[in-house]
Amino acid sequence: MESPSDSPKILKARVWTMSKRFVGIPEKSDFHIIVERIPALKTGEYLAKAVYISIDPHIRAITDELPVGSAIPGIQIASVVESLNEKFPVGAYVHGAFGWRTLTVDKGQTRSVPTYVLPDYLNDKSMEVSYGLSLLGVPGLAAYFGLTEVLKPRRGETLVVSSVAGGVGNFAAQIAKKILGCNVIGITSRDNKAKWCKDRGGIDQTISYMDQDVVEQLNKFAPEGVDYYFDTVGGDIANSVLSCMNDNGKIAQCGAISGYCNDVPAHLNQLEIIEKELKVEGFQVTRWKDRWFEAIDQLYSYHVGKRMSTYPPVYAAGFESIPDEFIRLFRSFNVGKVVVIVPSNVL
Ligand SMILES: NC(=O)C1=CN([C@@H]2O[C@H](COP(=O)(O)OP(=O)(O)OC[C@H]3O[C@@H](n4cnc5c(N)ncnc54)[C@H](OP(=O)(O)O)[C@@H]3O)[C@@H](O)[C@H]2O)C=CC1
Ligand SMILES: CCCCCC(=O)/C=C/[C@@H]1[C@@H](C/C=C\CCCC(=O)O)[C@@H](O)C[C@H]1O
Repeated sequence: MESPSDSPKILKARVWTMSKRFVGIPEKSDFHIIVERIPALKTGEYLAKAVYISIDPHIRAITDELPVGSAIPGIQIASVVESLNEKFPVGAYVHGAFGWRTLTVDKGQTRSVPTYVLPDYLNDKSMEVSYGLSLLGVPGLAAYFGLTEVLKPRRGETLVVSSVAGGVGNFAAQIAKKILGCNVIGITSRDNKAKWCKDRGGIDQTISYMDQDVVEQLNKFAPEGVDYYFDTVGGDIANSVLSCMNDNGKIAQCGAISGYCNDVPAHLNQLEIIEKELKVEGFQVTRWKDRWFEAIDQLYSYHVGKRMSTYPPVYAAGFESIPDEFIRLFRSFNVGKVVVIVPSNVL
């Protein structure tokens, strides 16, 4: 007879799903954890155990297209715990869009973002692996490519960044100021978030839109007008910035979070765009997926050379806390890039 220790271990993953269609800002009761049995690995597969899960606003926009009951998408860093794929050896840390789940069987294929073993300096812990979801992941890459490939500002020109205390915004402000030499004005909701950015440098002036008039402040800080706008929010804030832009100014449309929870998406003032002959370019960081490793090396060199203040992401504890942390994004409560730490004993 087979003793308990001889029988194959049954592995189960915990998976956050969407139990109801989101209406407006999601609520905790819209989410539900299910348990999935993990099948035995087939050739070419590996088993990855979540270590850090990234909390991303984009998920609110894409879940509208998913059926109720779907697993929630998302990016994570996971540790390979079993492998039948030599490119993903046991012990390696992997970046992948596996979703809000504890265990994943994967083949290394590109999902919504590339799946890859983290570069050596993260895998050998010269830099904490969670940076692979912040400076050296989608937020840092979106900031880097949005500035260097879309806006291409010149030294001394004036550039505005919205949600400047957010995951992408704080890196965009720092790269614009410290690497590209722009005059940087950051917009955020509250003074404590403005202070958080100022303490890290990379910003000349901040505007707290909950307490201040954005147009009035922009006219004060940029009397000669705004040349570039790195926009993560859209809506009213974007239109305020547009009204202060110079002719032929350029906007990098990175995100539009002000509209993600609404039925009607946020709109830019088209008359302003026409009259000033502004250029608006939307982008997805995956456009440059073949250059991600080059850009990650570049961002790492800014860290090693102390050219940027490269603090780690903001950690939230526990797999259970993911929906709460997600909801906080839409209430302006987060500061910096938030990642959830998944405890190793979660299942
Ligand atoms: N194009 C691309 O490839 C990528 C785009 N993105 C986009 O970039 C943006 C920033 O992402 P990320 O840094 O991860 O997240 P953030 O941390 O910037 O997102 C949360 C913040 O957004 C702001 N916010 C929330 N609701 C509103 C609202 N109704 N109006 C105005 N501001 C609001 C708040 O900041 P505050 O307190 O300042 O109001 C909040 O703290 C998002 O729009 C995201 O979708 C992200 C990654 C890649
Ligand atoms: C429809 C609204 C577009 C908003 C722009 C934006 O935020 C795009 C971001 C993606 C980013 C998503 C990051 C995390 C979510 C991953 C979930 C998943 O897709 O599986 C990344 O995918 C590259 C950008 O295009």
